[in-house]
Amino acid sequence: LTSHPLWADIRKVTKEQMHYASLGVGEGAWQLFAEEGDMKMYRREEELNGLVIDPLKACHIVKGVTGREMCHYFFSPQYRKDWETTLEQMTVVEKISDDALIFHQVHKRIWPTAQRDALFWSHMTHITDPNDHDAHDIWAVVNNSTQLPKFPTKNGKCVRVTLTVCLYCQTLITPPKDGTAVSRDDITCKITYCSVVNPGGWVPASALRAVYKREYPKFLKRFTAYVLSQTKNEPILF
Ligand SMILES: CCCc1ccc(-c2ccc(S(=O)(=O)CCO)cc2)cc1[C@H]1C[C@H]1c1ccccn1
Repeated sequence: LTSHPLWADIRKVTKEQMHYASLGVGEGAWQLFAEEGDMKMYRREEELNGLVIDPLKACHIVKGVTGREMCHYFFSPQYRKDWETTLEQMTVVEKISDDALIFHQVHKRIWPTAQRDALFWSHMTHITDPNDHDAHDIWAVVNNSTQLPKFPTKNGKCVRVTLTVCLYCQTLITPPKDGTAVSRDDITCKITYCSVVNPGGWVPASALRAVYKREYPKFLKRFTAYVLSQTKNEPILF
């Protein structure tokens, strides 16, 4: 399994993306473009060959769930249709291991853009946080575009996007003073969501930025609300 041809790339990109997510928004010129409660969304305006590929970094604080729970619902295919509203189709193309899958997704056409699809590996992992002894493990999911002969980029139906996404979650626990068991009121999840999506084909910059401004806050709010609802009465998964 770890002998799969993609494992070297998966390990390398996962390490890089987790480091990049851990930097928060201190590094680089991030522009706050949306703020709702504890959710702050930043972007950098970047173009590649005339295509808008604005890197996005969202920071959010969610009370009552752990980073492992957030990553479990983000990674697992069986829940995706419940929270990913822009999905038209989703297929697990290959199971590399229990924590590494290859997805093919067809996204709904968002006017005025043509319909898009994405082919990416997705890896869920966790590391013990080196410099913060009282926080639990850091859990993350990294999604990164890949290519497969069975899914040619030029397929006449959709424009293939390329993407790199990282959901990076740190769980903070304040143990109750009276020594009772930790409850969901005592846990907080600090989320950093990073994404760079290359739309693959030309879209007017203003139109694409308007789509991002609308879709990303909606997506993160809906996803976090979904995880809260799914975990409310469940035992805590640390
Ligand atoms: C022209 C590009 C269209 C477009 C294609 C794809 C995606 C996209 C794909 C994957 C992921 S994810 O985080 O890996 C969750 C699994 O689905 C997020 C976003 C985003 C956009 C852009 C439209 C933006 C958007 C943002 C958020 C949600 C949906 N769409």
